[in-house]
Amino acid sequence: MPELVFFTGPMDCGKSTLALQMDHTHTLGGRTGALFTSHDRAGEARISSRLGLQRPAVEVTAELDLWRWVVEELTAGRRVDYLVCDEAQFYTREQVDQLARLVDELQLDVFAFGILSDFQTRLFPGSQRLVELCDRMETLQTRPLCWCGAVATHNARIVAGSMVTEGSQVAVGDTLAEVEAGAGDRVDPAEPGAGGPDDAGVTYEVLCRRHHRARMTAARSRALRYPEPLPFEEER
Ligand SMILES: Nc1ncnc2c1ncn2[C@@H]1O[C@H](COP(=O)(O)OP(=O)(O)O)[C@@H](O)[C@H]1O
Ligand SMILES: Cc1cn([C@H]2C[C@H](O)[C@@H](COP(=O)(O)O)O2)c(=O)[nH]c1=O
Repeated sequence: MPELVFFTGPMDCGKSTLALQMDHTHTLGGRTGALFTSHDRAGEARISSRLGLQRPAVEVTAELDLWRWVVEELTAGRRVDYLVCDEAQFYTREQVDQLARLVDELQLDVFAFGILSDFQTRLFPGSQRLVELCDRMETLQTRPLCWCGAVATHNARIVAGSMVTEGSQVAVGDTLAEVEAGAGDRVDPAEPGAGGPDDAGVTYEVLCRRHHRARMTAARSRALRYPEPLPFEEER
């Protein structure tokens, strides 16, 4: 039976990697897929994983009708057996409805990947619709950790070193740990849009719920544990 599957987890848990693995594995099995994404960190129209894999993909803009896109491909005589849909949190509710229709009426498999909730802990509209419509949800096995060692479940937005709780829902960016580890180096800087967050200065940190609620990032907990020594005055 064809399925609409929603693979989810916080940032940096391996969703894009799995998306590209699914495509690779199904291609080896003789199937033909179509890849979609929206606002990938590496630039428009590509799926990129922090492990360095990248593939071209169709950019899902708010205007794109996924049902019509597939029907046009099939009408033109091209084959489509399944869809891989990355960054699906950014799709509209209507686009997720179109994905469900593709599964039910054209018997395509749809593998959707995305984070559930934003930096304010609110569900993204696309993710909410996927939860409502999908045949099954899968959480990924690689579970990023909060700085305290607990499993990280929430995404915090960091601006100028501090966790923020106000701002627009969409701000493309990487996790602070990956930026510090030089993850941008794994993307070809000659590629358009490559080399770091689109929304300058925005990074993310994955936290457990307790520390997300307390706004306790790794940097803040370090600062509280090891306060900067006061500058002492020279004796005259
Ligand atoms: N240098 C590395 N060596 C091994 N694994 C890595 C390395 N860098 C990143 N990863 C793995 O890649 C995962 C992030 O993959 P990615 O597909 O980009 O995540 P997502 O799409 O969920 O944000 C990390 O959780 C980690 O398991
Ligand atoms: C929490 C949160 C995230 N985003 C953006 C940041 C990244 O560009 C993507 C998530 O990508 P990943 O492959 O899962 O790491 O979403 C956002 O725009 N708003 C948010 O609140």
